Amino acid sequence: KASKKVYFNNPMWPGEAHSLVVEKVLYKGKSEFQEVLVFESSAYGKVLALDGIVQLTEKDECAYQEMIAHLPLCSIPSPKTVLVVGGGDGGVLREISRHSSVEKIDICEIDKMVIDVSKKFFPELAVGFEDPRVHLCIGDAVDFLRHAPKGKYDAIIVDSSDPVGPAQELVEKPFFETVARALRPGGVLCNMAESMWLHTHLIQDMISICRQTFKGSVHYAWANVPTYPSGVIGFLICSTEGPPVDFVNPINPIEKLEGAVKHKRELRFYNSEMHSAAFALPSFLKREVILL
Ligand SMILES: NCCCCCc1nc2ccccc2[nH]1
Repeated sequence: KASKKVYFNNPMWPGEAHSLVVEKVLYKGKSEFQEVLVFESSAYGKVLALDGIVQLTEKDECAYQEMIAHLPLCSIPSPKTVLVVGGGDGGVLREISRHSSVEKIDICEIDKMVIDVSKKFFPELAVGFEDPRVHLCIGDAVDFLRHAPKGKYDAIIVDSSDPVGPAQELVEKPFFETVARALRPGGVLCNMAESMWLHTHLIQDMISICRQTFKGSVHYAWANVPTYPSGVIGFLICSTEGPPVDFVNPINPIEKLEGAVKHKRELRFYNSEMHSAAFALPSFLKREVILL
């Protein structure tokens, strides 16, 4: 069967290209915000790409979805209300639903096409939308957070695409200020924070903004995701200052998720050792990026 190798070039990773063998294109569309592509790859299962950037593959999405959800949620005692910004594929919702303390999950995704495409081609991720605690809002998270009640959320997870396109505003100071305001004291933010090999300037900018905006702690963690160029993706975990009883402890998880409630799908990447290890950083990053 004829299959072709597709090369992913992008200004987000100049001078290099990443390729996947495409068995079959399953969906190609253009929403109000971005190009949406789904294809069957020979090596990683089905792939979702937005504006030509791989967002997830069936084989390695567990690394990203599990880490971005459990790094914050296992850092605070019994999270109850959680907000997801982005995350329209449903994978983060699937992971949050493992936490029995969670009572309410708001999700604000700007692009309905991502949700519809995920429900059609990625049922293993879209299952996250079936949790009765989930309340979906389709719209711009900048507006959503501007109108969010002060101190409403225990945790906010920003599962965005890259800050070139619809997610541009999600790395700017005004947005982080609305996030800090919507978090309760001792609440925690976790957002996607690019590649330590490729984006140290962007990471430095984000950390500088977060240090001014979040009076608790600011930590950088990372995970290996083979289908992300440079093979790694970072996470910024920030906490607002809160009473000592709620001390956020990102480095040593408060709750062990492994033994937790029955869930139809086992954890494939996250565990308490991976949680702590995620905050260990290479020397070049500690030198290049202040306060890590
Ligand atoms: N919404 C899921 C996360 C999307 C991240 C996509 C991504 N992964 C990258 C790796 C290196 C350079 C740019 C990247 N952009």
